Amino acid sequence: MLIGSLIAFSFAVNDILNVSGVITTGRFISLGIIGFIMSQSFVTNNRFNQLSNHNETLTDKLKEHNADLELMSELLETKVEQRTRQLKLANIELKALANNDSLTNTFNRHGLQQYIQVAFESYRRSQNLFCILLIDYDNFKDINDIYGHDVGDHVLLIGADLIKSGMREQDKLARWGAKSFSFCYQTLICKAHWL
Ligand SMILES: Nc1nc2c(ncn2[C@@H]2O[C@H](COP(=O)(O)OP(=O)(O)OP(=O)(O)O)[C@@H](O)[C@H]2O)c(=O)[nH]1
Repeated sequence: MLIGSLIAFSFAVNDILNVSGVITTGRFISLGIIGFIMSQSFVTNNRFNQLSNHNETLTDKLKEHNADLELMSELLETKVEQRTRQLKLANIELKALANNDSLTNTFNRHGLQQYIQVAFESYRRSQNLFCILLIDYDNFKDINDIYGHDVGDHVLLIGADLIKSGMREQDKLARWGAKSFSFCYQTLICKAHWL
């Protein structure tokens, strides 16, 4: 661009000198202008090519980053899915721990209370009868004291299994206290049968 300007400038000076009669070289201003325009378009073209190359490099980099981001996003989704699955399992375990008695594999008091609530609401809505039975071991301390705690545990387990063997699927059994069971079932006929 500097060269183009210099050419145009020197041709302009030449023409001025020529018009003034100082020199007799002829007039070249139009050639100078053409040279200036050509050098200008050469520079512009060069600059355009540079920008275009730079643009391509940036586009390539952007594509690479996008691919990385997509990969990371997929990994993140997989991780979130895994964690959600683990949390769901942990929740199920926690719920089981909160509602069950591990020794007898029955509900605990909290677990059964939820069913009693449901049975009570069903009674209020449609007079569906339900019954709660409480069974307690007498002198259980003696079993522990005489035969040991393990045998006491076994007696509790056998007691629970015995009651379970006479239950229907909709009946619920819980270890209500240390050595007592509570049994909830719905319908009076069943109650009469059990009593
Ligand atoms: N083996 C075993 N014993 C338990 C468990 N939980 C509580 N016990 C025992 O149960 C006994 C309860 O004693 P008590 O409340 O006097 O009951 P009891 O001896 O049956 O007396 P009564 O109810 O008056 O007939 C205690 O010795 C506790 O240690 C358990 O999970 N396993």
